[in-house]
Amino acid sequence: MLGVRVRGLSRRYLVRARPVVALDGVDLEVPPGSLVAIVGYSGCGKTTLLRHVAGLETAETGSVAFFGSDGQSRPPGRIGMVFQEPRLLPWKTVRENVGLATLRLPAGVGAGWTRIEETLALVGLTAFADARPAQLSGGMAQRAALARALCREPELLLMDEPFGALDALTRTHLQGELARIRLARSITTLFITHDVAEAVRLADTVVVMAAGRIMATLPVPLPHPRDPADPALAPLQAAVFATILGDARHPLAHQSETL
Ligand SMILES: Nc1ncnc2c1ncn2[C@@H]1O[C@H](COP(=O)(O)OP(=O)(O)OP(=O)(O)O)[C@@H](O)[C@H]1O
Repeated sequence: MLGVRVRGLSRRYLVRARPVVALDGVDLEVPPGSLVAIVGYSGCGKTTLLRHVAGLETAETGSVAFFGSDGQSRPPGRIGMVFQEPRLLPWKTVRENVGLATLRLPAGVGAGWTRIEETLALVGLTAFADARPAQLSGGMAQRAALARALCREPELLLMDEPFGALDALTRTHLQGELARIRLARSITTLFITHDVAEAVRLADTVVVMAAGRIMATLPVPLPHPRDPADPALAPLQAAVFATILGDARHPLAHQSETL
């Protein structure tokens, strides 16, 4: 399993010749096999952080490093990414989209195609393997996007508001699916969301960001998978909201480890 260690990460962008601070000395640890959720106001730097972890951007100051379960540093290996939009190729079938990044072999040849079928089954899309993206609902398309990421057998899953465009019921269902899949595969996951309830349901640790900085990290010490209606989640959600709103008087906010 892979872990991620971010140290002192800072990043500015020039917007109309004026510097915009996107990240300001971010320290973050994603332990191997865990899910860390990042919440925070729009524009606080969540996606910029994810892009640096993905290697899509180069750090201006600071570092992103990867380590194994033994704590020794190592290369990142395969990374799977899921975005808010499924980004499927409309002219390809669901099966072809899921296998796209994995395979160069003719259809049906080799063990890789078995993996595609297994991944389609894992996300419940076997019956739609020959469908085109236009024939899928939003939730099904997002499951296909998740399958495409999982099919690469990633050691690290980077998810940027993956359920943000879905209706509440579909979103709740897919949260359960993700929790089930992660329980089976223990894939280290960095998960960005605006939805505090989603973060608390899925995460081992919720990280609150504001203005390019990490304000707090709040552990969620409950077993997975979690029932979204579990009353034990409510005080943790309240603690995250309290931290976001900067209400240091909230009793549970004091349990957070402020960095
Ligand atoms: N390529 C870029 N060029 C210029 N400015 C950028 C670029 N990428 C991000 N920014 C700026 O950096 C800041 C952080 O952006 P980022 O997308 O990381 O925020 P976010 O927390 O993910 O927001 P949202 O929740 O709305 O997706 C914003 O002020 C944004 O305008």
